[in-house]
Amino acid sequence: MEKQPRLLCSELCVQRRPYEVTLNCAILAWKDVQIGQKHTGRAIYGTVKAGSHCVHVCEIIAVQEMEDDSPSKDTGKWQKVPQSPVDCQHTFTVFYIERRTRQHCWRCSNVTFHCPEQSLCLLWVQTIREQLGLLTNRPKRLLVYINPYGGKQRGKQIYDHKVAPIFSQATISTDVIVTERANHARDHLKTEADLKKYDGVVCVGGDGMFSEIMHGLVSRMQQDAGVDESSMEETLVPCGLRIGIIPAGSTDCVCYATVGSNDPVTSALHIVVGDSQPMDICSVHNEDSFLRYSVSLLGYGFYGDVLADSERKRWMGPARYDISGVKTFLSHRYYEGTVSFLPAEGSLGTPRDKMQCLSGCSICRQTSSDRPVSKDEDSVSDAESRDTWTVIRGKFLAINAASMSCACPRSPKGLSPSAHLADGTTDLILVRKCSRIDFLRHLLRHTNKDDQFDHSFVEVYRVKQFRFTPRHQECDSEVDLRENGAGGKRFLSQICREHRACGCMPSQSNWNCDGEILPHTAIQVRVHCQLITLFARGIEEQPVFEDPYTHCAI
Ligand SMILES: CCCCCCCCCCCCC/C=C/[C@@H](O)[C@H](COP(=O)(O)O)NC(=O)CCCCCCCCCCCCCCC
Ligand SMILES: Nc1ncnc2c1ncn2[C@@H]1O[C@H](COP(=O)(O)OP(=O)(O)O)[C@@H](O)[C@H]1O
Ligand SMILES: [Ca+2]
Repeated sequence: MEKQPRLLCSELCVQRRPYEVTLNCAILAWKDVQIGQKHTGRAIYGTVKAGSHCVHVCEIIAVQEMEDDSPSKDTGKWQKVPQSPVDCQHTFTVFYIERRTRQHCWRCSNVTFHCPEQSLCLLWVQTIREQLGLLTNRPKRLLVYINPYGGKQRGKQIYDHKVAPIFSQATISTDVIVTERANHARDHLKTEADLKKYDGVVCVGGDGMFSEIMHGLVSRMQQDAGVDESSMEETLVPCGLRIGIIPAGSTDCVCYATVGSNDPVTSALHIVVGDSQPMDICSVHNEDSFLRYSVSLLGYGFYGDVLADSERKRWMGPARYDISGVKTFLSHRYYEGTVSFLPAEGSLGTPRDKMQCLSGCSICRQTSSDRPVSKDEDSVSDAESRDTWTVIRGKFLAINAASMSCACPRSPKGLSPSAHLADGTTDLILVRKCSRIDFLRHLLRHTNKDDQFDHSFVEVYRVKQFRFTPRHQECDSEVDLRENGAGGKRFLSQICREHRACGCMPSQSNWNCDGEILPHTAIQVRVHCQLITLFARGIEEQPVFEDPYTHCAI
C-alpha cells in the first residue's frame, strides 16, 4: 500500500485508553499506545493486531462532534468524563463501514475519540470533513420511490427504520414518494420529475419496481435527446443519474447480483459512499414496436410459465414463485420455435469460462474502453452485415437470456454464473426437451456448485442480439424461407394448417421480462452496453490477506 503524507497525528482516548490516532488522505488509523509499548520489538502480529484499527476515508460515513456529558456510546450509560491518562474533555465520533463476516454484508460502526482540548477536537472534525468533502462521487440529493406492496409489503418500514437514518447521518437530503399504483414511479420519472435537482434515484422494492424506475429514466433520457425508442437500430443515450436499489421485493436479483447480498443496510451504505456499477440493458421489440427493456432475465418456457402462474398468487408474497415453480415443473411443457442470434466475438469470454464478474471486472472495463463513442460508429445494420446469424430450431423447455448472473437467494450463483454486468452481451441458455428427471437435475445445479450447462440438452451462447419466433408464427417468417427454401416453406405451411385444424399444436408460453409478462412471443432483442449505472460496486472478492498493523485488506 502506497504511503500517504500524514494530515494529523494525535494521542487521543478511546474507551479511556490512549491511542495514537493518525489521518492521511486515504486512511484513519488508531493504535493502542499501551499495547504498542508493551510489545515493542516483538514481532508478534497477533498482539499488535489486538490494539490496531483502521478505516479507509472513503468508507467513513460521517463525523460528529459530541457533547461530552452525554450517554456513552459504548455502554449506553451516563458517565463521568475520564480524567486519565489524558484529560479528555471533548469528543468526536466517526461513523464508518464495517464488513460483516456474513457474505458481502456491511454495517455502520462507530468509534468515539476523546480529546484533551476543544481546539484539537475541532481540528480533527474539520479535517475529516474536509477529506469527506473531496469525495465528489457521493450523492447529496436523492429522489426515493417506495413500493409499499413489494415482497412482504415491508418497503416503507425498511426505508423508514433502516435506510432513512443512514441517509440523514450522511447528510443526504431526500424527496420520498410512496407509490400509489403500478407505474406511478415510471410515469413520474418519465414526465414530471425535475431530475436536475438530484444526484440519483433510489428504488425501494423488488426487480419489478427497479424495472419501473429504469424504464422511467431510460425513456426520459431518450425523449430528452430525441432518440426514437421504437427503432431497434437507434443507439440509446446512457442515463446520467445513478440508481440505488434498497431490496424489498420477492427475488431481488438485480440487487443481489450487483452487491452480493439483499440486505437494505448494505445497499444504503453503497449509496452513501457513491459507488458506481455500469450495467447493460436489453431492448425488446416486436417488429417495429418497442416492448420493454430487460436487465436480468428474459425467459420463455419455464420461467415465463412460472411468472404467469405466480401473478395469480401475488397475495402469497415471495413464496408464490416456489409454488408456481413446482406446478410448472410438474406440467413439464415444451415449446417449439426458432432462436437466431449474433454471437459476441473475441475477448469477451464465454459463459462457461468460470470468470465470475467481480468488482472492477477486467472484461467489463475493457468493453467500456472499446465502446464506440460516436452515435454512428457501430449501428445494428453494420454489425449485422459483418457478423453472421446462427439459427437454431427446436423444442425447448426453457429459453433464457441472462444479461447478468441473475444470482439471488434462491440461486446464489445464478442462472449464468459467469455472465457480466457490463460487457454488452447476454448469455442465451437453451434447454431442449428432456425428461423430467434430467430437467430437475439441471434445476438443482442452480443451487449447488455443479455446472448447470454440463448436460447434453443444454446449450449456452454469449450473444449481442437474438430473435425468437414461436413455431406457429414461423410459416410466414423469412427465416423459414432462408433456412428451408421455397419447398421448406410449403412443407411448414402445410403442417401449420394441419395443426390449426386438429388443435393439437403445443401451446405458446410467455416471455418473462424481469418479472413482467410480455404481450408478444415473437421478439427481437439487442443488448445496449452500459446504459445505466447503479450505486453498487459489483461483487467484492473476499480479502485474502490483511495488513497486520492496520487490519485493512491489502
Ligand atoms: C429444485 C430447485 C430449483 C431452484 C432453481 C432456482 C433458479 C432460480 C433462478 C432465478 C432467476 C431469477 C431471475 C430474476 C427474475 C426476476 O426479475 C423476476 C421478478 O422478480 P420480483 O418479483 O422480485 O420483481 N423473478 C422471477 O421471475 C421469479 C423467478 C423465480 C423462479 C423460481 C423457480 C423455482 C423453481 C422451483 C422448481 C422446483 C421443482 C421441484 C420439483 C419437485
Ligand atoms: N403502489 C403500488 N401498488 C400496486 N403495485 C405497485 C405499486 N408500486 C409499484 N407497483 C408494482 O408492483 C410490482 C411488483 O413490485 P416489486 O417491488 O418488484 O415486488 P415483487 O418483488 O414482490 O414483485 C411492480 O411491477 C410495480 O410496478
Ligand atoms: Ca451482460
